[in-house]
Amino acid sequence: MTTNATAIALKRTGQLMPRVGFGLWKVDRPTCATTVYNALKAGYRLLDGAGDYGNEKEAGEGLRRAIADGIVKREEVFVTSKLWNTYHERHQVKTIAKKQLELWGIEYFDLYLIHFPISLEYVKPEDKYPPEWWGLDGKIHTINVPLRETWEVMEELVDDGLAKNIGLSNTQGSLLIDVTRYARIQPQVLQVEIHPYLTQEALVKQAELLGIVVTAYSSFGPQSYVELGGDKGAAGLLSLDLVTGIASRVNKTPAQVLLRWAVQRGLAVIPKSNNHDRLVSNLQVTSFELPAEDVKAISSLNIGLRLNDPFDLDPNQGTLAIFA
Ligand SMILES: NC(=O)C1=CN([C@@H]2O[C@H](COP(=O)(O)OP(=O)(O)OC[C@H]3O[C@@H](n4cnc5c(N)ncnc54)[C@H](OP(=O)(O)O)[C@@H]3O)[C@@H](O)[C@H]2O)C=CC1
Ligand SMILES: O=C1CO[C@H](CO)[C@@H](O)[C@@H]1O
Repeated sequence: MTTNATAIALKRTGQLMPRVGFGLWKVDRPTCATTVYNALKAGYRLLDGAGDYGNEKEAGEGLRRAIADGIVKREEVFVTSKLWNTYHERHQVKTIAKKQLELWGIEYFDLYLIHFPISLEYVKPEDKYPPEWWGLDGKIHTINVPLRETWEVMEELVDDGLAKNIGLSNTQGSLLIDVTRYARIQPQVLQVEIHPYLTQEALVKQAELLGIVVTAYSSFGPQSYVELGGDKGAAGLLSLDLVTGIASRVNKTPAQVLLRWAVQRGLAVIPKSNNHDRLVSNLQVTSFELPAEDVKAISSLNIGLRLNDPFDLDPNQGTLAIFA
């Protein structure tokens, strides 16, 4: 497997998607524009945003500043965004995608994903933007919108030049196959939670067979969920003896080992950091190799631990909850 390539070709368009991107969830809004600018200056060429991250305007500012300063051209940066769960109805998709493009201050997304295959009741954006899981009453309200209805408008975004590629996130097995059966424009990318506690081998194989590139999110495992109070008791991967031992042997950081483990499995990664040194080091994972036995040993940590599970969303806490 050629895992030192810094980009992966998407099947339908042949467009190159950078192997390592910069994740924008919880990138602090007041410093987001500068963080994005510095990330681009440091060499990142993929930005992974979403409607509910609440920092699209600031991320766009950082991007446009980098373009104005000649650091990058728009066509050199792969911008990903996502359709939030409250905008799945046919009449909503295009309107919200256009609003997001406007916030970013760009003409098109390189990739637009359905964030979760879960449709939630609409809360008027003027009342509540960025959107979130919970309605104005603090409860999660699901509604019945077939995924096919949403996918058909996603395809129109490509027809209209608003998105170069479309894909899915947090979508598994049978549902993924179902979409590929009716899709006029096939999903190009699947973005899912993957780390050594949740290795998702079968899903990765399935995506490969379907010609879909997989992006792994939450590469450091419980870390960001600990901040939200939802680590489910799992030990932090970055300080695990197995990971730190490999890191000191190959002279890399534990974070680089975890990212490299994913890259060596053929996955794209989108680490997030508000810290510049960490952000820079996270990018340096396409130029070294982990011994195959280390990849195998890290994979054996798998315990099927899903941190980002909508069924754990506790409306009362307003955060990810731990259900033992
Ligand atoms: N499609 C989806 O539903 C989801 C998509 N995502 C995407 O994936 C991205 C990454 O996932 P996410 O779970 O946010 O976070 P990560 O797993 O990338 O990072 C978690 C935490 O690790 C810390 N960290 C980053 N780099 C290092 C390092 N080198 N050493 C030690 N600690 C480090 C960061 O804190 P600090 O800032 O202090 O460095 C960060 O908060 C998101 O930003 C988002 O774009 C994430 C979740 C769900
Ligand atoms: O991508 C994201 C990270 O996970 C969160 C919890 O499910 C989401 O709300 C957010 O959109």
